[in-house]
Amino acid sequence: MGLLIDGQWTDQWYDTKSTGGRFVRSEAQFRNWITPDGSAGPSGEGGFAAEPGRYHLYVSLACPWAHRTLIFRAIKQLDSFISVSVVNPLMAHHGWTFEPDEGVVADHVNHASYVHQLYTLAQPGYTGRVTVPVLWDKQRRTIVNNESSEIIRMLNSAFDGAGAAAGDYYPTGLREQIDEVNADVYANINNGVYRAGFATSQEAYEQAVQELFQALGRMERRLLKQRYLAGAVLTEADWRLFTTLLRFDPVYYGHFKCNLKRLVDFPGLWGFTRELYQYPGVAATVNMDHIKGHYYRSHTQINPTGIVPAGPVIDFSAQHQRELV
Ligand SMILES: N[C@@H](CCC(=O)N[C@@H](CS)C(=O)NCC(=O)O)C(=O)O
Repeated sequence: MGLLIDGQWTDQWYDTKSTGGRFVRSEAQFRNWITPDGSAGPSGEGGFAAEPGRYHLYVSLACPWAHRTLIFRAIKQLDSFISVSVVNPLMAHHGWTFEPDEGVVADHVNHASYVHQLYTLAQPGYTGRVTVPVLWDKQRRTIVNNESSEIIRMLNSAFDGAGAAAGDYYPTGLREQIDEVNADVYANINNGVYRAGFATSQEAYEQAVQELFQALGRMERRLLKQRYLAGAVLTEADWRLFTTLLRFDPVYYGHFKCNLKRLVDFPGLWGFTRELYQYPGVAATVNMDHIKGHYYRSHTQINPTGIVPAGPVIDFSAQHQRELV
């Protein structure tokens, strides 16, 4: 676990001392967009046209942020457009690595051993965290973007004219509702579980847990009266919540101490999680061994023995009956 400082890898944990025990997530730094014709997107520079075979995605199957991008690649059927490498679930002294193991897919594009080498290939003097997902341009040999919320927006529409599957998960008419849900879900749930788990003061932890469960309550109430978070149609807001809910009982409940309730205690959220898990192509993006192995083995300041718990036993394939909502 570490970061790059002026292009040099430095092994150190998150600094929570300067923020009263609170975990504060830093902003991703590569913010260019793939667009149909290569014109610039909402941020960054242009020159990244949606061409088959040109891009590569580096992911961890454990990571909820990277998982979103894999789901969009699957549901938009972009497998032949965008190739993928999968890191080893253990994130230790060198950060993310391609150390061979079950489910790891080596870096056949840049032949890197460590993800931090991709960051310095793109920017030799890079200073900052080395995170996944990373969307890589094989042509310009650089990082297009390392912010998952933007990568899913690109995958949602940039390749539509080039043969991606139909489906718009950020439809114009629902953007306001989607943005509103995303803001709540990001701050209090997606990042909320990390704020609880990485807190190093009792007060910071308790605040994060309270805010997390209040937000889960708000989402539960929505899902008891409508099928999806923004209404009757499935949108990116749903996928963004899904990757956190999927990890909730196996990891966040125990490892991050988010244990006021389990996911399975919320009928709406639990049925919703099963429905999204069963959506065509999605189950194949889920690897529970990488998920549990990563968190319980990598965060040694939280779980010093590195023991990965055997349970819980959860059947994401069980019938959901969400069509009745
Ligand atoms: N804002 C980023 C966050 C990505 C992120 O934090 N990924 C984690 C894995 S779940 C990571 O790579 N952490 C390494 C680190 O912080 O050093 C995104 O959504 O893409």
